[in-house]
Amino acid sequence: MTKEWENRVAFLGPKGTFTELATKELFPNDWVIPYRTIPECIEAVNSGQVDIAVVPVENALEGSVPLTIDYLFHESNLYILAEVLSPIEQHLMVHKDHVEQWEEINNIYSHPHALAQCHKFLHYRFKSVPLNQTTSTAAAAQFVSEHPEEKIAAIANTAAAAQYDLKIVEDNIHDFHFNHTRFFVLSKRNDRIEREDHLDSLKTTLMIKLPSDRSGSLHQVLSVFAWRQINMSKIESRPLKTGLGDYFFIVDLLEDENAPLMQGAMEELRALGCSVKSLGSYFTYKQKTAH
Ligand SMILES: O=C(O)C(=O)C[C@]1(C(=O)O)C=C[C@@H](O)C=C1
Repeated sequence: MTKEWENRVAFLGPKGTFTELATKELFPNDWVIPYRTIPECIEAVNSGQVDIAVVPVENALEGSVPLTIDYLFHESNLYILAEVLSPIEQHLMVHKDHVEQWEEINNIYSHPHALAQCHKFLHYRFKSVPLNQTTSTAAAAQFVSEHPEEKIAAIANTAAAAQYDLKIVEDNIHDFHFNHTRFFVLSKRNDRIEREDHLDSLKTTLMIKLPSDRSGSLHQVLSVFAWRQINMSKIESRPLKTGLGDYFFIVDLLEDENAPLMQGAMEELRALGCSVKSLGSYFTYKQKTAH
């Protein structure tokens, strides 16, 4: 008998990433498929291989995930169905053969964001040990499990330790207690996931390109939202990749894109010569457990 799946959902893999944990929060019964990189997840939705992709977008300690933002702007035409907010706990883990001498590790592997989240710990405890970047924290755990002959460690979560049969030798090594990551749930459809347990406000993400290098244009854009009292929860610039000093802005607003005030704001922005692309309005869901 074949099982009927509701959605095919791509996530940044392999099994055991923080992204997989966030994905399972919203899609516990769907067909979740690991992809190696963020662009591969986004491309899988673009090409119709999957219906949905879940990718990290921002970490509370390290800031935005530029690959996600750039691919959303330059390489795709996707919408945000929901956002998941996950608590992030990082642990140092080794192959079971090396538990006794774990402090002799000579290389540490993890995702660049995870390495950065543990910067102080690594600086004080493993100053001269080389740090190696992997495509995800779980990819680092998998690498360590596949190289039992080497004295190496991964930084990852408890799900990855269990998945790849590694032993956690130091837990909670992230430098700041409030470590959270936002994940976007992306689709070709401009829709939203509406469950009872969402946080209060609806958010809209806009990508805005200013007319040209005209003085005061960013101020004008901000005024469009300010005088309408539309609450902005984030603004960030990214290079347009057309020349030094050329940027686009990604803006999060606590308002529904269909609200008359927002429609008016977008119209005014266009009248000012900006190009405006809405990634849709969506609810935020909190992942309940840390790993
Ligand atoms: O490597 C993972 O486990 C991921 O899901 C990626 C990612 C990220 O891109 O920031 C997600 C959450 C953590 O902040 C560390 C890494």
